[in-house]
Amino acid sequence: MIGIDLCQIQRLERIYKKHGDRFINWVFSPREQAYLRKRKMAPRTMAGLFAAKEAMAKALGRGIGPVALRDLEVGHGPGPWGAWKGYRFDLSISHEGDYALAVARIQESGPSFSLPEFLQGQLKKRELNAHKGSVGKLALLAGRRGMVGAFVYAAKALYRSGAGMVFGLVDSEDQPVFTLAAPEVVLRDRKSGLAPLLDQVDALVLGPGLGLEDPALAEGLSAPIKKVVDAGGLTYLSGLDQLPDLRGAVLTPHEAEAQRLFHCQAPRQDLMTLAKDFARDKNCVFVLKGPGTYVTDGHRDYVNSTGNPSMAVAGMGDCLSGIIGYYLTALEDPFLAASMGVFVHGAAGDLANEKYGQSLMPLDVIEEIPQVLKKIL
Ligand SMILES: NC(=O)C1=CN([C@@H]2O[C@H](COP(=O)(O)OP(=O)(O)OC[C@H]3O[C@@H](n4cnc5c(N)ncnc54)[C@H](O)[C@@H]3O)[C@@H](O)[C@H]2O)[C@@H](O)CC1
Ligand SMILES: Nc1ncnc2c1ncn2[C@@H]1O[C@H](COP(=O)(O)OP(=O)(O)O)[C@@H](O)[C@H]1O
Repeated sequence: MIGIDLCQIQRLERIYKKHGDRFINWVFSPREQAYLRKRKMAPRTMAGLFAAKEAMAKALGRGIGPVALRDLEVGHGPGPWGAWKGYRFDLSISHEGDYALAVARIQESGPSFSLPEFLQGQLKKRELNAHKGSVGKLALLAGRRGMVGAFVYAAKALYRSGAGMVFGLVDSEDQPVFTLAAPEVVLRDRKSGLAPLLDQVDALVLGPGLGLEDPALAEGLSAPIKKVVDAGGLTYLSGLDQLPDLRGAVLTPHEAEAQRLFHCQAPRQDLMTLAKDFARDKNCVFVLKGPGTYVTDGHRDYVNSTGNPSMAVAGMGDCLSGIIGYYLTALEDPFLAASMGVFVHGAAGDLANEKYGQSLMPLDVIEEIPQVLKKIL
C-alpha cells in the first residue's frame, strides 16, 4: 500500500508557536526530536516529518487516530525510512514553497518480527528423522466441565507450536466432548492418575480451566518435571502455607493472580520486583503477563515487545501456557523457553490483530503461530 500527504509549513509553525514542547512531545519520538534539534527546530523539517507520518498512516489504511503520531517514526540514514510496530516503510519527502510532501510505501505486507538477540539461533528445525515421540511430548492437565475451551486453547497452541504428542487427563464420562473439541489430543482417564502419564512425557502444562478440587493438582505441582503453571495451578499455590519445590517451573500469572500469589495489592512495578525475588528464591521462572509481559528467573529479565490490546480476551492466557509448554521441550533453559513463548504469542497476536482487530479470539492467534515460526525459524 502507498500513502501520500501534503503539509503546509506555516500551519505547523503556528501550532508549534502556540503549543511548544507539548506539541513536539505529542507528535515526535525522542529520536525525531533529536533530529529536529539538530536542525534548530526548523518548521520546514517538522512539516516534512509530519507529512511522512500522515503518509505512513494512510499506507497502513488507518489514518491518524487509530495510530498515534508519535509511534509512526521517521528516521534518516542513508535515506529517510519509516517504522511503525513491525512495519517498515520506504519514504520520499519533498519541499516546495510553503508545502512539504511525503509519499510512503510499506516494505512488507504485514508486521515483521525480529527476535531479541538472546533468542536468536535457539530454535532448531526438525531433524529429517524426527518422529512424534522425539519432538516434544507433553501432558496437559487443564479444563473441566464448563472450561473445555481452556483445554482446547492450550492443546491447539501446543500442537501449532510444534509439539509431537499431547496427552490430556480427562474424566472418562467427559471424553467425547474433549475428543470432539480437540481430536489431536490423546486422552487418558483421570482415574488412572497423573503419575503414569508423567513417566511418558517431557513436560507438563497445568492449570488452565482447572478447579481447585482437582486431585491431580497437588500431584502435578510437586512432580519433578518441567512444567508451566497457570490459572487454577496458581490459585492453588496462593492458598498454600508452604510451596512445593518449583525448580524449573514456569509460572504465568496475570497481575491479579500475581497479587494473590504475593498476598498483596502491589502495583505492576512492585510486582516485577517481587517476581524477581520469588523466581530467584524458588529457582523458577516468573512470567508476569500484561502489556509488556515481564519474564524473569531472578537473574535475567526480559520485557516483551510483541502483543496488543486486542489480546485482552478470555482464553488468551491458556494459549500462552500451551506455547511456553512446547518450548520447555524444545529448549533446555526454562528462562529462554518462557521468553520465546511470550514473544511468539505476542507476535501471533499482532498478526491476528491485522485481520481481526478487537474482534480477535484465541483460536485466531493460534492460527497465526505458523506464520511467526516461518519468519523466525
Ligand atoms: N473457555 C474456557 O474454558 C476458558 C477458561 N478460562 C479459564 O477460566 C479461569 C479464569 O477464571 P476467572 O476469570 O474467574 O479468574 P481470573 O483470576 O482470571 O480473574 C478473576 C478476576 O481477576 C481480574 N483480572 C483478570 N485478568 C486480569 C489481568 N490480566 N490483570 C488484572 N486483573 C485481572 C478480573 O477482575 C477478573 O474478574 C482460568 O482457569 C482460565 O484458564 C479462561 O481463560 C477463559 C476461557
Ligand atoms: N493490552 C495488552 N497488550 C499486550 N498483551 C496483552 C494485552 N492484554 C492481554 N494481553 C496478553 O493476553 C494474555 C491474557 O492472559 P490472561 O489474562 O491469563 O487470560 P485468560 O485467563 O483469560 O486466559 C496474556 O499473555 C497477556 O500478556
